[in-house]
Amino acid sequence: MAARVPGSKSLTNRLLLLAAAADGTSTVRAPLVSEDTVAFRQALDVCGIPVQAGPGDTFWKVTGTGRGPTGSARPWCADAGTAARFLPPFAATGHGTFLFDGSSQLRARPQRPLIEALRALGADLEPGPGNGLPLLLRARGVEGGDLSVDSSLSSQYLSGLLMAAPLMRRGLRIRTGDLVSRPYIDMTLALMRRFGADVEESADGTIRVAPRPYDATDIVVEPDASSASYVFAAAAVTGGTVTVPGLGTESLQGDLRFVDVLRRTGADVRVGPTATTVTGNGPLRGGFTVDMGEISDTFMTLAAIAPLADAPITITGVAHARLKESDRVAAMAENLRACGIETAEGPDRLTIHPGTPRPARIACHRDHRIAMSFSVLGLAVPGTVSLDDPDCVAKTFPEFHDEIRRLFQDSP
Ligand SMILES: O=C(O)C1=C[C@@H](OP(=O)(O)O)[C@@H](O)[C@H](O)C1
Ligand SMILES: C=C(OP(=O)(O)O)C(=O)O
Repeated sequence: MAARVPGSKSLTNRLLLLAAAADGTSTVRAPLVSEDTVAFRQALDVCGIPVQAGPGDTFWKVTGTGRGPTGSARPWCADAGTAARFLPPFAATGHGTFLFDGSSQLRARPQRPLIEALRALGADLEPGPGNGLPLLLRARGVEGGDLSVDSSLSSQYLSGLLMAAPLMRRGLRIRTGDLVSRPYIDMTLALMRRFGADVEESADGTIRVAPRPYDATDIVVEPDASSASYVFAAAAVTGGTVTVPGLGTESLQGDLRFVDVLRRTGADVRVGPTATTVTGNGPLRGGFTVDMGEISDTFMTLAAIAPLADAPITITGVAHARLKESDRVAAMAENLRACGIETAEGPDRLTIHPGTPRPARIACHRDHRIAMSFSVLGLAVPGTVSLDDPDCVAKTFPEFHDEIRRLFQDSP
């Protein structure tokens, strides 16, 4: 069956930013409409960059000026890490006063490496106590030049700085060093090039971005590969078949690699030029260790179904997943234990042992991915899972529960 997976959050919010930075009107087709992207859109709007929606949100039109924003605004980033990390570098290239803030969940997430990088570029910033939000920025343009960025906690700081770099008077030469979530940097660079940026990466990890205005562009958003992981995993554990049209070999999203992990559990996987199909193929196979550091938004999808495998599964490389909507390693371990599943947790890893889940109330910690991954376990073992906050899926996949029902429960 063909799944209706909404657009990619990471693509939508990058495209909004790049379109806002470009000179002219860009069209973003099939955008994700969810809490994270609506927050991003509204934040641009309060900064004086209008985003106009077409009928039924089939497209969004963004009119940029080829420069950073001007004026005085209080952009609200809600729960969106992408908003908090992409918007300040862009705003710094403009002129005015911007006060960035977000929910208590977002305030708890690290912002300091971005603040340090912006200060190194001469930006005038007053961070709040703690991790840096609320963040007051007095913007007066950015000269640019050489910069190094600590990307060991999140790649989003680097993505934000890269996307703003063409608007800096001298462009930017960034040294990257230790970098988590590398595929998101590849996505950033690919989209910058689609908007006409002049970007070069050398073998030693230095990225050079020339000062050059972005060109307005017309572009279609792919379905979200992280969201697709739930329907793919659901096919794997129910023995069904699910196809996601629009996600294929040319995808810009690293998280599509989750299907390679499902293949290791025994599922049949076909990634074609324009679609990806997963078919469940009997009980899941375990007995392996997998580094999911580059695709960490999908580690929870695997962790939730891992108890159904015939041998333990160990997931490594996910220390930075402790810094997201929740401490995801701890939250997955806690919820799996509530289901009677044995787990072993290390700073950057989680081992899940085979077991028969018993009914439990899942603590979502307002984290959409906890809700969605445990829903897949609940589909495989009906009656096991009740969520304390099913609505938190609205951060990236508002129709999630309806779509799971349509795909796996309503069909004859
Ligand atoms: O750049 C992006 O769009 C994202 C990068 C990743 O974050 P980190 O770089 O913090 O791992 C990912 O978890 C997040 O959902 C989206
Ligand atoms: C980490 C995530 O989001 P954010 O963009 O807020 O970092 C996520 O969607 O899993």
